[in-house]
Amino acid sequence: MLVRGVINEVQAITSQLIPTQLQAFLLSKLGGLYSNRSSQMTLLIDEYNGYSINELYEASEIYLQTKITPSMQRLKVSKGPRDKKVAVTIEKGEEVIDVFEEIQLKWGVTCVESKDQNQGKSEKRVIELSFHSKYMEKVINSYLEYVMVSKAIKEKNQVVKLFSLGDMCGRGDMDGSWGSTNLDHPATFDKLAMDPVMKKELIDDLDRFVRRRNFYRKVGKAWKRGYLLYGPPGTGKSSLVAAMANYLKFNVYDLELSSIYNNSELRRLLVSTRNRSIVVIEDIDCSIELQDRQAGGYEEGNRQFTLSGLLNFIDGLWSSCGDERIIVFTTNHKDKLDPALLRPGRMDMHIHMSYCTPSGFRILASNYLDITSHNLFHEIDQLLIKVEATPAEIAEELMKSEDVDIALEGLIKFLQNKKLGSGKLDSDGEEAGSRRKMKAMDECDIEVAGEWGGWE
Ligand SMILES: Nc1ncnc2c1ncn2[C@@H]1O[C@H](COP(=O)(O)OP(=O)(O)OP(=O)(O)O)[C@@H](O)[C@H]1O
Ligand SMILES: [Mg+2]
Repeated sequence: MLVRGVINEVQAITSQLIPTQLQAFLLSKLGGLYSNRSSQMTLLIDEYNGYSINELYEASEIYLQTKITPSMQRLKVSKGPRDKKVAVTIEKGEEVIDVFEEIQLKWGVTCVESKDQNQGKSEKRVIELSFHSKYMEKVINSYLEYVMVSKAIKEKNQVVKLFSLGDMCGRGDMDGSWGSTNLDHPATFDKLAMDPVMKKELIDDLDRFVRRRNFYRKVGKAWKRGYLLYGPPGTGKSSLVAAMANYLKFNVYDLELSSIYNNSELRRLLVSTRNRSIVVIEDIDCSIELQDRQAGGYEEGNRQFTLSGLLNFIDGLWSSCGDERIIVFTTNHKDKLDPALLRPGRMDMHIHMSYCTPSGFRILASNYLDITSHNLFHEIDQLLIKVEATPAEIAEELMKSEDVDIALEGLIKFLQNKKLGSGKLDSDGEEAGSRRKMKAMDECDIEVAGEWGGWE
C-alpha cells in the first residue's frame, strides 16, 4: 500500500514537471518495484536434506561458478592439497542475475545459524533463487533441470574424490563427518597385475552394472553391487578399488569401522554418501570382532557396533535411498570372515587377488621397466610358478634399478632366495610350495553370484 501511495504521488508531481517519456520510465521502475515486492517467489536450497547431500545445492554451486564476473566484490576461493586448480565460489551477500527464456532470476547466498546437538552453533550456507512467482512452474520444471545439467557435465569430467572420516584437509573434521581429497591414485586396470580373465569379467560386470539403470528399476532392485576382494597383503586389493574408481569415475568412501561408535552413526555416515560412489571397508576381518556377534556387539569403552548393524545396511533399510552404489570389502583372511558375510547372494562377486603369475609379471615388467620381452623372462616364469611372491614384492624388486638386466637379475635372486626359504620351512621341501601355488592358480579365482538380491 505504501508503495502504491508513493507511485500515485510521484505520478502527480511528474505529470507537472517531467517530460512524458521520462515519466513513463520512472513509473515503470517504481511499478516494477511494487510488483516485485508483492509477487516475488524465493526458493531456498539447503546444502543437506536431512543427512544426505542435496544434489540441487551442489548443482547450483557448480552453475553459479560459471556465472562469476569481475564485477563481483567478494568471492570465496579455496584449494585442497591435491586440487589442481583454485575453486572460486560466490560469497554470501553476492548476487547473480540470470535470464532463462525471458525469465529474470536472481541468485544469492545467505548463511543461517543452525544449532546442532553435538557441535553447538554452526553456520549453514543456503542458496536462494528469486523470480516472479508467475514463473514458478517453469523455473521448477525447466530452469532447475537446466541447472542440474551443469552438475552432470562436471561429473563426467570430475576428479575422483576420496572421502574418509575425520580428514582435516577436507571439509569434514573430527566431528565424524566425511572429509575429501582428490583420489590421486594412478591405478588403472591396464596396470594391474591380475588374472586377465578375471580382470575382463570384472570390467564387464562394472559396465553392465552402470548400463542397467532401467533393468534395476524394472525388477525393483536397488541399483547396487557388492564385491569382496580377498588375498594376501600386497596383491593389489586396494589398488583394484582405486582402478575401479578411476574407471567408473566414482568417488571412494573409505569407511574405517574402528572409528565408528555405534550402528546409528554407521547408518548416518552411509546415508550421507553420494550416488555414484564406492564405499570401501578394508580388512573387514580385523575391523570387527566377528566372534562377538553372538555376544551382541563389538564393545570397546562405550563403543557399540555390531556386525548385524553392518549387514542390515548391506541388506536393506536405508539402501533404497541411493543410486549407483558399489560396496567393496577387502580381507586378507576370507576363512576368518563370519559366514553371514559370505552367504551366497550377499556379495555379488568374490574376487581372489593372489600371488604373481607369469602373466601378471608381464604387466609389471611393462609398467616398471617398459619391456614386453627379455631373455630372462623364461627363468622368472619358472620361478614364479614355484614361489609365492606378491605383485608388491615383485614391483619393489623391479624398482631397484633403472637398468633392465640388473633389475631382472635382482628379481631372480630374490625369487631364488624365497624358494630356498620356503623349502626350509616346508617339511616336504619345494614340492609343497609349488603344489600350493599351482592349486592357488587353478582355484576358481572369481565367483559370480549373479544378480544379487541382497540390497533390495
Ligand atoms: N596386482 C598388482 N598389480 C600391480 N601393482 C600391484 C599389485 N599388487 C600390488 N601392487 C603394488 O603394490 C602396492 C601395494 O598394493 P596394495 O596396497 O594394492 O595391496 P593390498 O592387497 O591392498 O594389500 P593389503 O592387504 O596390505 O592392504 C601397490 O601400490 C602397487 O604398487
Ligand atoms: Mg589394501
